[in-house]
Amino acid sequence: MAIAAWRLAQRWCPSFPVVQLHMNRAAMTASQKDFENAMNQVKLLKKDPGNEVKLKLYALYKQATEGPCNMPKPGVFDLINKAKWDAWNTLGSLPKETARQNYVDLVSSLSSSLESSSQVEPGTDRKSTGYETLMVTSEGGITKITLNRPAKKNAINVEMYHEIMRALKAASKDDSSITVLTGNGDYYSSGNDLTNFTDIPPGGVEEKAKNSAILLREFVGCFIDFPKPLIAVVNGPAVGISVTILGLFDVVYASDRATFHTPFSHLGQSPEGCSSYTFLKIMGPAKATEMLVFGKKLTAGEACAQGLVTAVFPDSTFQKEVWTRLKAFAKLPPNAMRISKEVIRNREKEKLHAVNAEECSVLQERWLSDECMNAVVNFLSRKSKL
Ligand SMILES: CCCCCC/C=C/C(=O)SCCNC(=O)CCNC(=O)[C@H](O)C(C)(C)COP(=O)(O)OP(=O)(O)OC[C@H]1O[C@@H](n2cnc3c(N)ncnc32)[C@H](O)[C@@H]1OP(=O)(O)O
Repeated sequence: MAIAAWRLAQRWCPSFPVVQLHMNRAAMTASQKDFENAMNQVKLLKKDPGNEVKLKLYALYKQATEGPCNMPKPGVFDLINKAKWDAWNTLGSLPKETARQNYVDLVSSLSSSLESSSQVEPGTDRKSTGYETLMVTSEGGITKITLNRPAKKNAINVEMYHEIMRALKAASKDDSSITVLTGNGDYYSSGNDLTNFTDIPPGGVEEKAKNSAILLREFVGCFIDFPKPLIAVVNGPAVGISVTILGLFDVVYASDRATFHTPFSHLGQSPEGCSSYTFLKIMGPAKATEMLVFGKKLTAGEACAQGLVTAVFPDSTFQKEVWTRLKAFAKLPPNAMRISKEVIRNREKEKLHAVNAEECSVLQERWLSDECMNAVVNFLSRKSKL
């Protein structure tokens, strides 16, 4: 029955391309040759990348070649050596191979961002090209990632999952202080694009469910590990995974037009985005159950009262008020903000990764259930809307 429903769903959307099998980036590490090439590339950079980036490069280089910092800490007045020591020491026990990979990634993002910045007029946003489903800009210390499928209410298709991860990885290494996620159009996001379920690979629905769980786990992992302050600017209604991952953001600003809806039971699914843990901590088990089990849709005011949203603004002044605040935040010392976030969040990271793994494994099973298949088929055949 379940497989029949999947096939039915596939028949409605035969034009969707077969999902590219996702390659786990974590499994790839840079070779010594890549590392050496990157070191040479640094010497060829036409523009000075700035002190903060240079410190990051220094720290990653030392970690990649010598391992964790075990040098004595320089005195407070030895400013330059102390800054270098701090940058290296911050990497803790990061493995040499990961440091090598991060160094190579940083140099590559640097080469492309410094090249493209030279083509941008002064005073305008530095726009990253190469995204199909997002708009990404970086200006005044703020990297802004805008979900950009307004005609589909910013539903997150497979390409968008990958692009968000790519944009977050780039933002974690660029010279911005804070990162913002928002939506273009009237919705923040309608959550997972339900047509994601219609591209069945040769291995069948089981393989599809397995690939989706791998993708989801990596996607949520990027939010758990994001090192800089991450702010959601919720411009309109939010559904599903776009709501659950809010528990992993540092600040959530919402328009009074926004709503927060996690209709997992209606869809035969179960909570993700670490919400089975974060929502309970944020709002307590009863309120979390109303949302995650019974699919109660919250207004922005209710979400703020529950602690999921930091502040709500009238829609007419939303952008102005929020961006005034964000611009002020972006002027604060970036290292202090990053380190404070680390202090606030790091002790939870291991737990969050464990919760993420468990939620994905439960969902992998759920996606194969008749309840889920029927809900997806109903949506695709427009028999039901939330
Ligand atoms: C790799 C897999 C990881 C999975 C992670 C697990 C994630 C779980 C979730 O996120 S669960 C939540 C899933 N989302 C939904 O169930 C929402 C479905 N959408 C709707 O119910 C409605 O579209 C709406 C209430 C969001 C908006 O309704 P309305 O204002 O009437 O607009 P339309 O329905 O006409 O929508 C316009 C246009 O957008 C398409 N669309 C909207 N949302 C989705 C979506 N989530 N998936 C796919 N397509 C969506 C809709 O079909 C319309 O397209 P069309 O103009 O007909 O081509």
